[in-house]
Amino acid sequence: MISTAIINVTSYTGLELLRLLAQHPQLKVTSVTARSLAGKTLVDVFPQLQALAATTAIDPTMVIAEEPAQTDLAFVCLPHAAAAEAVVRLLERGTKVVDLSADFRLHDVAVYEEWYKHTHPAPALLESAVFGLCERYRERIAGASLVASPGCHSTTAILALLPAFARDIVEPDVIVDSKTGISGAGRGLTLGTHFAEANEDMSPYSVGGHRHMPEIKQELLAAARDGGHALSDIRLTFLPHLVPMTRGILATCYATLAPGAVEKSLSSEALVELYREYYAGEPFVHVVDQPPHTKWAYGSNHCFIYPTLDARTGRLIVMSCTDNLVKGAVGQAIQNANCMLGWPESLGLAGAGVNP
Ligand SMILES: NC(=O)C1=CN([C@@H]2O[C@H](COP(=O)(O)OP(=O)(O)OC[C@H]3O[C@@H](n4cnc5c(N)ncnc54)[C@H](OP(=O)(O)O)[C@@H]3O)[C@@H](O)[C@H]2O)C=CC1
Ligand SMILES: CC(=O)N[C@@H](CCC(=O)OP(=O)(O)O)C(=O)O
Repeated sequence: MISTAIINVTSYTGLELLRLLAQHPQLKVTSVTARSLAGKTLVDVFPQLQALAATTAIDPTMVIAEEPAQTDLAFVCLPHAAAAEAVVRLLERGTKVVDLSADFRLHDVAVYEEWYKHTHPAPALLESAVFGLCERYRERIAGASLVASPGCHSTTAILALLPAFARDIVEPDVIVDSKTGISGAGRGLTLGTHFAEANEDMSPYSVGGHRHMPEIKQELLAAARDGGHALSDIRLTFLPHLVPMTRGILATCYATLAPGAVEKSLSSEALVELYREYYAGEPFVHVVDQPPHTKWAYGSNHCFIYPTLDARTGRLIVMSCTDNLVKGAVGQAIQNANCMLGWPESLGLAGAGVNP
């Protein structure tokens, strides 16, 4: 068993890690931390964890500490900046790290500082950190000490658009309309996530620019470049919306077909085939032949993608669904850890979602 720390366990992602790691045959949680609730036990904070006692390797009476014990692996579930500081200390001790924050996702420190509005706490680590999307970087993740798991909106949109950019079938001008459940905002209460405000409500946010935009651009440009079609930039409109669900992301992406694809009279059937061929063998990405529902992914690490052509405009439309806390965060983090440790990516993650 690989000893594993969760930093900070009082987060939604920390709690979701406990749920998923309870089913993992090789990762044993031996250290959990929190700033506000240090000294309490897991079960003091989350009474529902009593249910884990008999059947799993997670001890619900484990005491939450301020500082992590020495472990082989750590999942960092802290807000950006605080995460980078924790990551530096963990790497110094020889711990392998999967960071769920945004601190090491962007390769360009100037872009990070522009979007996150503070000086990067550890820019020297950006070069060795690997963007944690196994569908693109599994070979590099396998040798990494630090993996930066991408955000929930970004994962859902990037998976939707990777084949289109890698195969050069769209113009570099894309609209991503993304709907998210409220758990994406974390456990801390704010006015916008208050039940009376968010229930039976739907609202766009970050209209002037959301910080997942540079992640999406970075990865689509890299996919185009690796596919042999160097682009200097992508004109991206990314607009997130808060919808009254607890979990789930639905990203609907729109793009104009590139002249080459129009000349070849790309059909919807050929488009689906192109996507299926791109994701062939992927355990968690499923190209489906009807519009997906967020409920299909609820509680699971699966992503469902439906690419189609709008017959009236010829425009490409791609719909993509994930669970923001699983493929959009914790499940992806475990998939990355499995890859770092040389195990099958789906170890402990094979389950389907909760339906209906
Ligand atoms: N929620 C989601 O769907 C996703 C989240 N992420 C990322 O994962 C990370 C965790 O997110 P999430 O679980 O939503 O977070 P939460 O808001 O639920 O929890 C944040 C945690 O960080 C601690 N904390 C808050 N501020 C500080 C600070 N300044 N210094 C140290 N600890 C602090 C809190 O601990 P305490 O109780 O001790 O105050 C709490 O445990 C974030 O970086 C987030 O961006 C990534 C993808 C999706
Ligand atoms: C509903 C909501 O607020 N969602 C968050 C996304 C959470 C996420 O993926 O965050 P990181 O990139 O910080 O890891 C947001 O839009 O900022």
